[in-house]
Amino acid sequence: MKTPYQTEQTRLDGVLVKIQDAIVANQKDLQQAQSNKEDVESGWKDVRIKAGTYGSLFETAMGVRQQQQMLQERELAMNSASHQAEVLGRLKQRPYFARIDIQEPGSDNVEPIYIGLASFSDGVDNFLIYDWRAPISSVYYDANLGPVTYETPDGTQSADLKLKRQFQIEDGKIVTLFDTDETVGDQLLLNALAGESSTKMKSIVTTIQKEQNKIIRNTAADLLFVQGAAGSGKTSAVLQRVAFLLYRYRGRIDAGQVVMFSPNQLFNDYIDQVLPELGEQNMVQMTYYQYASRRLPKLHLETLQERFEAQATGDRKKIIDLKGTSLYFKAMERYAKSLNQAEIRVRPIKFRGEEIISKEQIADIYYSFNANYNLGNRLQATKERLLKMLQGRIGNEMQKPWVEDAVQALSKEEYDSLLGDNPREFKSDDQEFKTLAKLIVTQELAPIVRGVNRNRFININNQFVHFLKTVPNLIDLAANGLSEAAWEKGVKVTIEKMKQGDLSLADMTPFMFLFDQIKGSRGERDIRFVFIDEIQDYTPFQLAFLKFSFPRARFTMLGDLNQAIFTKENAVSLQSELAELFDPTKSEYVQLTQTYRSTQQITDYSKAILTDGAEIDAFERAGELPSVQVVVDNQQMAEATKQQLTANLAANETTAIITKTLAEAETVYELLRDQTDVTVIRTENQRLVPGTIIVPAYLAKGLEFDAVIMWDASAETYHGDDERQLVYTIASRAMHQLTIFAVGELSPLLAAVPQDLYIVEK
Ligand SMILES: Nc1ncnc2c1ncn2[C@@H]1O[C@H](COP(=O)(O)OP(=O)(O)OP(=O)(O)O)[C@@H](O)[C@H]1O
Repeated sequence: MKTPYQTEQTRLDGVLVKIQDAIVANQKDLQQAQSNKEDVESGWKDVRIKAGTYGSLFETAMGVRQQQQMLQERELAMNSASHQAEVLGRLKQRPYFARIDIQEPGSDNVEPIYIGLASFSDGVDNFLIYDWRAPISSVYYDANLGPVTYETPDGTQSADLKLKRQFQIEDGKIVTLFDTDETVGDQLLLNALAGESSTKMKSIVTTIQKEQNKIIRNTAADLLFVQGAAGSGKTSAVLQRVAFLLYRYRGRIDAGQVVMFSPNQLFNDYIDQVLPELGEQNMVQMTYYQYASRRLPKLHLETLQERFEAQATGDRKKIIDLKGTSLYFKAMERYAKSLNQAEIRVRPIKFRGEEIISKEQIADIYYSFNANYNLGNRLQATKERLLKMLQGRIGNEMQKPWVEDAVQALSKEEYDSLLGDNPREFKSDDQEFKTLAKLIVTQELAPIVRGVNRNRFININNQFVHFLKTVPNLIDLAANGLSEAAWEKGVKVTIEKMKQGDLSLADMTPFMFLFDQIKGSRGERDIRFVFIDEIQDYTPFQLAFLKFSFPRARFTMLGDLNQAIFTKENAVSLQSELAELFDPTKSEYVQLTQTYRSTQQITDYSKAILTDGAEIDAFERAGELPSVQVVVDNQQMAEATKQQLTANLAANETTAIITKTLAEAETVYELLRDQTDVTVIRTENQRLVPGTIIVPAYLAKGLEFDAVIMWDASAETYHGDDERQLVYTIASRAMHQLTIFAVGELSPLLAAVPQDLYIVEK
């Protein structure tokens, strides 16, 4: 009798042979497609340009069209063959990682289903491997042995799950194999988690947990909100979800229609291998700052560092808070609507230093249209009228002396290039002059025409300031703890900043929204899925704006309200704000409480930093207790850091030294650079590098490291209750080892942690 191991190895050998056959066949297809493509390309030579009559032009166009179509088809064939080659290459390395045995109701047959990164069949419907995203594969992640159900596009199916088996396969050999009744065996998960951190995140496809699977496969919700503790696999699950959606809606959506907003560029870099590893293309990834900068290229927007290091207090903070509310969003909507009646701010149109269409004229045109026009139509109609006026101006302008001078001054080259393709034969000098004069005027007017087309006659800066000044009429300031005087002072600050071309984060989104309203923008309608990571750092205003900007997208939001570094208490009300934006019957809220990143000891310690961290369960993986050491000064802290680095290095662990600010990170660098190999991460646009790094806390979001050294967790650095979440985020970056140093006195936020959860180093 063969052992299960032998039977499985025999089957694996058979599958590998078939994969190899498919690779050979695919190579032939690829060569064929390549040579077909070359044939078509050389076919271009046969398309002669027959100009002259309309008929022959048409014929030529048809020829070109046909060639293009053929090229496109061949290109497609080649792309799909080369895509297939990639898939097969991946399958050859690791054909599958699990097997489930299923018995359909009413059938005597028990069918084994092997699950891998992609489907593979050796004939119609004879699947040797099922894609992990196929409906049936869900059973592997979801269910224990016995009766099970799974969702298919045609409805819910039921079956009996007879066996669950997991494999580790390396170089065509089964290294381990075990049967389990658990959803995904703890052993496999433990193995996965014991690994070392690296500069790139890995996929979790073989060990997806049941509650994560729910997030990954959800197709019903317009809003899927995932609240989860640090390290609970939100990011991992959501990347698997993108891969799932691209599979589920293949042919209907592509990776370019999926957008992910992430906390910083560093993080983008960290996760950019996961989808390719799963055989999918990356979605569009950007930070909110990048999104805004792309839309407001002329303004200097407040950066992450500026925002973090300039913590506002008093009235300034209240103003910033107000600007983030949905109240403010609605006030802006009302204001924009009122612009249909009056108060649009425009710029005069100038030509050669002279005002040719005044502000009043433009405003008159703007308000000359029917009262029931909306802002978008109004702008469009104004634009058309202005363009006509400019067109009408040409004849008039041609008679001006400057035009005559310009014609006289034309050199031979200028004359030639001005005439371009125009005929050079003129009936008279007068006709020649008129032709040239018209061309010159049109050329001079071109930038103005372009400006009108781009809405440059709307003075958006002025309009925005006018809005700010109108706010006291739109919002009850006193109810928001602000006096009119305080608000006015704030407006002055914004105006001063705008004069320098600067815009703060609090004003950035309202500014974009106002412009969109005036333009009648309908948002980016081809985007189908929007993911927002670290949702706790977004204001309700931003969320409402994103919903407006991507009106046809379904949203997945991920966040941990315990890590609200930027917005803090705002996070609490987020949920109720969302209920206003999304139909509650189409919203789903999922809570992940199990954490995977850190050892039990680190999780218990981090959890104790939070006053209400009850909803966090550590995964049972043992490690050392975090250590805390109070030192006398920076010098001693540097010494202790060096020692710890040596120990970590000996244990093969990479370390991140996390500071509060960038300035501190630079200090640490100066103290350590001579004796150890360290890299400071200064901006989010840098790359993560292997080896020890020094990083300010606001850039460490979403990342993880084998070992973390928290630099100077003293009472002086982290004193306020509002820094609790920041301290929690830092501590929860560590996978295996957490070391905390503080100069003078330990931060009260950490001093409150029960003594048995850490060791004190002397
Ligand atoms: N099902 C799983 N199988 C294996 N590893 C997992 C699983 N879920 C999560 N992990 C691991 O746990 C760690 C944390 O995951 P991830 O970064 O996705 O969490 P997160 O919730 O986004 O964390 P944070 O909010 O702190 O950024 C990662 O190393 C990830 O690979």
